[in-house]
Amino acid sequence: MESMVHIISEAYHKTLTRELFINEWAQERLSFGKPLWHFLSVQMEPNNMFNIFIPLCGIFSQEILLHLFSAFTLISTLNSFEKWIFPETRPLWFLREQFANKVVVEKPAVALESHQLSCEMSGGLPCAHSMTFTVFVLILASFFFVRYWDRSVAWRSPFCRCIMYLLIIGMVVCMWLSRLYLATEFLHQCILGSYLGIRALSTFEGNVKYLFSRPRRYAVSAVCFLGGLALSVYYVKLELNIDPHWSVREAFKWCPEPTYLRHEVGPIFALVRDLGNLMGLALASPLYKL
Ligand SMILES: O=P(O)(O)OC[C@H]1O[C@@H](O)[C@H](O)[C@@H](O)[C@@H]1O
Repeated sequence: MESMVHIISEAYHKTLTRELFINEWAQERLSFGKPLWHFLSVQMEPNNMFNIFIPLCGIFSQEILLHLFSAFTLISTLNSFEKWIFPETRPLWFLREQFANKVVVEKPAVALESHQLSCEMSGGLPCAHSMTFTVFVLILASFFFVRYWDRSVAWRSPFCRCIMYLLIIGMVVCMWLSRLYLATEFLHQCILGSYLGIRALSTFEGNVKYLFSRPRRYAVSAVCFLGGLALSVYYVKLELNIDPHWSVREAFKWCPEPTYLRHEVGPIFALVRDLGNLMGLALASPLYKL
């Protein structure tokens, strides 16, 4: 059993070390797109989506606003819970730990530049930017596609559809590159982020009628249960001698300048933000009446 664990942890370390080269490649080859990578990571981050972009979508219709807000909140909560329960390391933390660890003889032959934006405080998996951005783009694209489907024949052509798919994929890949360039995420964290976002969105779409018809009492109890779950994860971790604030400590340890750290990207802040948004939705339930 022990040798099995050893083999798995060796393979995991090797994979992460190889993935560091992808981050290095992105920093060396993609610096021409620096303004775009900064724009995507700063402006299209989940907090701005909640505060600016989702409310702005209400201009088109209340239906899209409600749909976007509820799907986005649920998916962001899923992301925050994963980061809270199992915070995975980030490229810069992993690289610095390897160099600081005297037991590691073969140090990775990689050099990564640390940016002000690289100072994240939560775990890496799944990438919150990729997960929420993929969901946002997919919901908006399907909304516009359905809206223009009846209005224009040209819109129904396979060419138009093809262009739309390429645009969506292009935008999501740009978000991955932005996170890789800033060395905040490994490639697998970005891919898994988008994949989980798509899976969670299709589950949401499949159960939207059920979710929107839940009475307030039921919805509020579900949110209280989630709050209790987050709290129990904290105490269970303490009981098991696992540091619940491990990711925050890593951020303080490896961020070049403590003033770069932003409290609003911490795991507890993200959980409170998402559960707060969910509670708002729960209090407004049943949502189909809105
Ligand atoms: O996982 P990522 O993409 O590095 O994002 C980290 C954090 O970035 C912040 O901007 C978000 O508000 C958080 O919700 C998120 O957890």
